[in-house]
Amino acid sequence: MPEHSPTITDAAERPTILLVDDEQDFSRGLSRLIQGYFPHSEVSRAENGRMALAKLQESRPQLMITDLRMPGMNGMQLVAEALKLHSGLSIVVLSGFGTIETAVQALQAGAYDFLTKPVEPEQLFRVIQKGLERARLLEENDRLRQIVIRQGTREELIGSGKEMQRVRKAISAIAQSEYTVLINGESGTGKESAARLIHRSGPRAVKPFITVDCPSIPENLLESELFGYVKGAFTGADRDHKGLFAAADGGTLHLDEIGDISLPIQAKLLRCLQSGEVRPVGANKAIQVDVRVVASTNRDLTAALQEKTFREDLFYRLNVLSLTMPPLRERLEDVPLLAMHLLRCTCRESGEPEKEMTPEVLQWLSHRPWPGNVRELQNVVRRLSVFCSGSCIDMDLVHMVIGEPVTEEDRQTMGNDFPAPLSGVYKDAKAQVIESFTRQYVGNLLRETNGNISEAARISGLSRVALQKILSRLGERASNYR
Ligand SMILES: Nc1ncnc2c1ncn2[C@@H]1O[C@H](COP(=O)(O)OP(=O)(O)OP(=O)(O)O)[C@@H](O)[C@H]1O
Repeated sequence: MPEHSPTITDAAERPTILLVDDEQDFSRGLSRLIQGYFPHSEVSRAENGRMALAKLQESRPQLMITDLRMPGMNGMQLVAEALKLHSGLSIVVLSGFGTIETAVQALQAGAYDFLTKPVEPEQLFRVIQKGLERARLLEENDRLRQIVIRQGTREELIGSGKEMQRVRKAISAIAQSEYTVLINGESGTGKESAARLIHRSGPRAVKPFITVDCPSIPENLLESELFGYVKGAFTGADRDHKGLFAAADGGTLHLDEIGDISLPIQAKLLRCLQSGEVRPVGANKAIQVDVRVVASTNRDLTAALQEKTFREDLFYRLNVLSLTMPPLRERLEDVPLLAMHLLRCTCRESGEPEKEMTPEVLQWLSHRPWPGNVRELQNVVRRLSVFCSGSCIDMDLVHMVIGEPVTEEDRQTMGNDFPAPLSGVYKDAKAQVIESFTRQYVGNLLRETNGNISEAARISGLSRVALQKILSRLGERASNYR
């Protein structure tokens, strides 16, 4: 994948255009015109359908421009035969006055566009430009599909851009060591996936890997969940309980959202990391465990150190090795590959036949800001897949499901960071601006209040219920800000 841009530009560097027309003078003139405007392209010519098919068999042009009325095989038949040979070929049909109806039929048969004779150079160049871009996208699509097929649905960190190469290199090095690791990154960037890959790529791979989502366990239970308890330690403790450290013995314990644990648990965790022992609640002796700890957080722990909500000694204990997962907006070049991978996984999960996405959809996905990172992309792909009754997700479906009529051109002219189109249908553009504002507002509010819903409701003047509703609509979790 190109590293410089999320758009797909590197495939087919010297595109070939095949002109099919029985009028030799016209065809020669057209060829010169095209060659002059697209000096990097290669233009070849065929006098009839049979010759065109022979050329298609020996080379793979990106674009074919064909006349409709030709002796022998006509343009319509050629379109059908050519697509059988080369389904990704972009075909433009040339129709004389009075054959527009036939040109429309050719479009229905799979041609990409049509031009009427006499050909207007400006229009010709525009159509060729679009056709070549489409061919590039299709070729890129094909290349990505091959990668995804080779990859299978193995749980993997997908991405071949510079950032993911850095992450993968770091993971291979980290996996071979025994030190504790601290993984930083926004929610949904793949911190848990990275922790899993560290485990799987190292000598502990055959032993257990256990993830603990720290904020999801009530504080009063976290200690006994982590370290275990003995029978009679508290009311209801009617037998010994091993705890997650002991369960992960020999393997890896991933402590997710470590920034959210209370100071007393931090102290116990520090003791455990220093001594390699855990003391179950109510036990009078500690037990030795061999566990590698990989912690992760989406919070800025250095700020928590200053606020004294996170212990400095524990921070340095955990942060022997560190890994930062990049937000998706900083590696948009990985989106097409990721989207295809996630779609394949989604279809497998739901037991459906595999589906595809058009190049336009992949490009559209590559220009979104993805505040919820890969998890948000995964949700969008799942939604599109659920509503796709056929085998291909196209832009019509995107507009229907996502309800965002922004075009790729809008995005490109406005830049990737622009929150919403300032053109198009007023109602839709307004809805997008509001959506983008709400996302930013709620994000700031939760950051400011460290994810405290009551406090956030008080500052915003919204009721708790209204705020919760907004959060759930945006797919946000207050716990991600604690
Ligand atoms: N590079 C990637 N390739 C493929 N799938 C990915 C990648 N990164 C994340 N995912 C998928 O996205 C989802 C979210 O990833 P994960 O749970 O690892 O993120 P996280 O940073 O731990 O999120 P949180 O902070 O909210 O716990 C998972 O389903 C994961 O499989």
